[in-house]
Amino acid sequence: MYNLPTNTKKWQFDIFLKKIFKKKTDAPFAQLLINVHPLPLFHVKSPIFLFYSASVRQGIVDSVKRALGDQKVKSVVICGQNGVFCGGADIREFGRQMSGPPLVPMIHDIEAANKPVVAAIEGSALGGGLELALGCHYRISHSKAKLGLPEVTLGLLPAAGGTQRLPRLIGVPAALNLITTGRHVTAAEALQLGILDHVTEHNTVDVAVKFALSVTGESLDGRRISSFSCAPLSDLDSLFEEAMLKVRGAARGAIAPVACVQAVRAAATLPYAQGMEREKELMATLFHSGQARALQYFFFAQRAVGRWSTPSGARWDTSQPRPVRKAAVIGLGTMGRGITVALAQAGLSVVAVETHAKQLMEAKKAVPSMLKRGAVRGGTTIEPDSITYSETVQAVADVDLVIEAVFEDMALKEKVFQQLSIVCKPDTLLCTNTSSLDVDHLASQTRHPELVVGMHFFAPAHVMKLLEVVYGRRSSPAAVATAMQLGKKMGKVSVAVGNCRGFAGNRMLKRYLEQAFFLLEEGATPELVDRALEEFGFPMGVFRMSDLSGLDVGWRVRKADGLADTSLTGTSARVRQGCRYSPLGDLLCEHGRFGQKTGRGWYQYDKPGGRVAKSDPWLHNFLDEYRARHGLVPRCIDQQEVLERCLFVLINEGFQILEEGIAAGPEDIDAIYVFGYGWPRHRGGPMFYADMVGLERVVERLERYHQAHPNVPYLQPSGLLRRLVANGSPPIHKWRNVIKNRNSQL
Ligand SMILES: CCC/C=C/C(=O)SCCNC(=O)CCNC(=O)[C@H](O)C(C)(C)COP(=O)([O-])OP(=O)([O-])OC[C@H]1O[C@@H](n2cnc3c(N)ncnc32)[C@H](O)[C@@H]1OP(=O)([O-])[O-]
Repeated sequence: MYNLPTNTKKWQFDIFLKKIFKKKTDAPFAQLLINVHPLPLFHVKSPIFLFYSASVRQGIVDSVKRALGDQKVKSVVICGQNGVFCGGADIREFGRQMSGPPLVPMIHDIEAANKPVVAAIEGSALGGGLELALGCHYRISHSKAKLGLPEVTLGLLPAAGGTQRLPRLIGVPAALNLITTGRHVTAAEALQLGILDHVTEHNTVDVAVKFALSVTGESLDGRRISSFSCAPLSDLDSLFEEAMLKVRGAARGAIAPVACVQAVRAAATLPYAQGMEREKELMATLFHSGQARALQYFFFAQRAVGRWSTPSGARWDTSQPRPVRKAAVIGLGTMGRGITVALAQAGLSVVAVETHAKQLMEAKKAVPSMLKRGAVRGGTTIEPDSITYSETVQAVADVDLVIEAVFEDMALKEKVFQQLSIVCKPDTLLCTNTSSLDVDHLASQTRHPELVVGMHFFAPAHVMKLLEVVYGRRSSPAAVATAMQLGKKMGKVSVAVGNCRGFAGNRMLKRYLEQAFFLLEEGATPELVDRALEEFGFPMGVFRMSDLSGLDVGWRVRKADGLADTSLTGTSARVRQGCRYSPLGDLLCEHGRFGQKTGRGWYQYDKPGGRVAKSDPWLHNFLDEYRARHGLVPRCIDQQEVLERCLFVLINEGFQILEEGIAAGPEDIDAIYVFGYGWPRHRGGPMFYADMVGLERVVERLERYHQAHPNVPYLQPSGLLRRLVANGSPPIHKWRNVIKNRNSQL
């Protein structure tokens, strides 16, 4: 028998070698099965994933060496354990001193082996996991496995030969697509692309072992991908130019996708060894970059928000969600339709209620076509009868959960909640899709306030990933857990936040918008402000974004709050409740300029509903006249001031939100901003950005701007921000300790 060097110590890599004898053969014809055990992870995740840690890599190196050096071993199968091949590098190792054998020579040695090496892929082969498989001579996968090179999403590139082998295997265009997007592909697609040699429904390791035995002794000359040349293409230059434009457009300012294109270009134009050098050089520019840090932080942040908690002690792991099979949506405007689609796509049976006959008729046409488009995009099918429509609220009598999405008007919502409280089963969860109104007040209109939570969707609700789940003072842990779980089922990133005006996202946005208006008053133009924000990485600057979402929305809210009063003149026109106020947005609305929908807003469009923003001389005259009327002397404002004023004030509000316990941690705020407000992911989110810039600097700049504008109270650094600086500006993952200490003193 072959000796099994087994060491199965918990928390340590262990390796398991198994000799597989060819049936009924006297000769000790052996197959080596390298089975790398995964490191167990902390949480209740199943199955357990295998990530390359230093010890895992050492294990593979040692066992491959052993297998290749053993004359009795004729071929090798590499597989994972517990149904997972390899999820790639252990990201947590990146921030530390790297140790253990590097991947590149390890994979090179596997490819150079003179015995066939077969990858048996189950679960995932991602990142370095797929790169290892690409170094093998054959790849056999289970039909349910997912494959991909997601390094770009972590601010890196596949630097273990992935950028050089994949284009050689599947061609430059397909490789560019996979490497620059980082998307995961199914085994079926991977087979079609040519990444896999065979896909099975059966036990993958058994199939791979059988296959490995069948190819023993065959020539491996045509199996080493590094020896391939990329399939020739007629116009390489324009292909790469196009690819570069695409990645630059998709994530402004992100450096990893650009480096990925450059690395694939090296594969297409250079011999393999030189291509590998280029891959290494490019990786060196990325590995310690701020963007890589931000993206890796964000990878864990988006998982952290699932481990929610509330100040009352409710938690993700102790609160039991209720089953929701049938849900209802009240109000079929834009939001209601999107929510109906999202619920149906999640497999729920939906009752869609709209009391206005015309709106109901329109929704009955719009919702099925939205569903159809979604099904085509996602390659799924939707049960056509999963949605029933009704003109009356009585139709929701037997549902498990209701999402109210009527017009943003408290009196109307109060009425709906009073009705629902009578019509629904006593244990039905009542949710409101308000974007800023008081969830506690709505709860007080019902018989079971503990069953009321906010579910704040973002338009379009069936597309946008973010869902703010707003718990009120009396919301039960089960109600919060149910809404969080339902969000997940709908494919959303659900973030639990407390109840306050605007919750977390819109509350911070308000400060950002105000600063943008003030900058216009002081001499900036919408073009200048938008350019600064877009160069920072936002897909759209604040003014282009406002034109898209409609200026009348905010105007209505300001009117309801008693702020939008354009009859005021002189100094009082620019002051509300003792603080500086800019009526610019209100004035624009009074001119009928609601943004894209009216063809005029902060920019002009070729027609109502037009999408291409053009600079508008009318607007510039309007700003000149406004400044002259108020005695404001325009000054030169640079991009740095735009960024600091708009972003630092938003960040400052984020600290205030953390201090008040509205959000449990900085990760929650960052997830909200990246998934709901277009904050560039490669900048990690506003709170991570503050950490990167340095908390002291944020305080110093805020103080300076506050001195210059003393009537803007929100420019004064928040108490938590000051306390963090006083505590030596700890890194972001330690902020919760400072927040906790503060809360316990209270
Ligand atoms: C030269 C270098 C070249 C190589 C570069 C690379 O390979 S770059 C890497 C390329 N690879 C990737 O980018 C793969 C990234 N991973 C994934 O895409 C998914 O995790 C999955 C598809 C593997 C499983 O999805 P799922 O929804 O079923 O599960 P889940 O997502 O909830 O994760 C479960 C737990 O595992 C944790 N964790 C996950 N991955 C890693 C990791 N690599 N490391 C460490 N930890 C990781 C995750 O935080 C979570 O922990 P928590 O919060 O419970 O404490």
